[in-house]
Amino acid sequence: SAVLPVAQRGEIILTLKAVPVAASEFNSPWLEQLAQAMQATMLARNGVGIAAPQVYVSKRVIIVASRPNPRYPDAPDMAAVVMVNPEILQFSKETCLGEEGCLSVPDERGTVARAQRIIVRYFTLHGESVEATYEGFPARIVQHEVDHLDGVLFVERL
Ligand SMILES: O=C(O)C[C@@H](Cc1ccccc1)[C@H](O)SCc1ccccc1
Ligand SMILES: [Zn+2]
Repeated sequence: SAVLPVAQRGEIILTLKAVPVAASEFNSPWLEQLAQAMQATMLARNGVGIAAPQVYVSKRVIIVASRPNPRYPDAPDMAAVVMVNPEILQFSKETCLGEEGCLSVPDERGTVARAQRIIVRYFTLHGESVEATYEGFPARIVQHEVDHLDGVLFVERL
């Protein structure tokens, strides 16, 4: 499906707090198409995650898709997860440092401290509520993408 343009650092959309998806949008063709376009865009840009505001949609939808990569060779190879209205319920006290990049901040990498483990509650595209624990690199991606929903870029956490 469509690869969408990706907002770049300095564009207002990336600084806004995205709005929650409404109950009426679950199971809608609109939400399915948004998720498909986000996934296609993420894959086209070799991302391991993406947030809706990065494709100019200020709604609380993210995709998390860890896979082994040069910086994280032992990252788990996970099926892409679409999270609607994600909420991080718990951050572990333990943090870890890791290198991050961003599709909206090309040619820049930085070391960011993130909680090693998190518990996140989100809804699926069908409106089912899920609570899941993530740690390590996948937890990092979730935190990076939820930051995008709150208008925060990783470069503000260096
Ligand atoms: O801009 C984005 O949200 C996608 C980022 C996600 C990311 C989160 C945490 C740590 C690294 C990346 C892109 O995937 S940036 C490309 C990339 C891929 C693997 C490792 C580092 C950077
Ligand atoms: Zn990013």
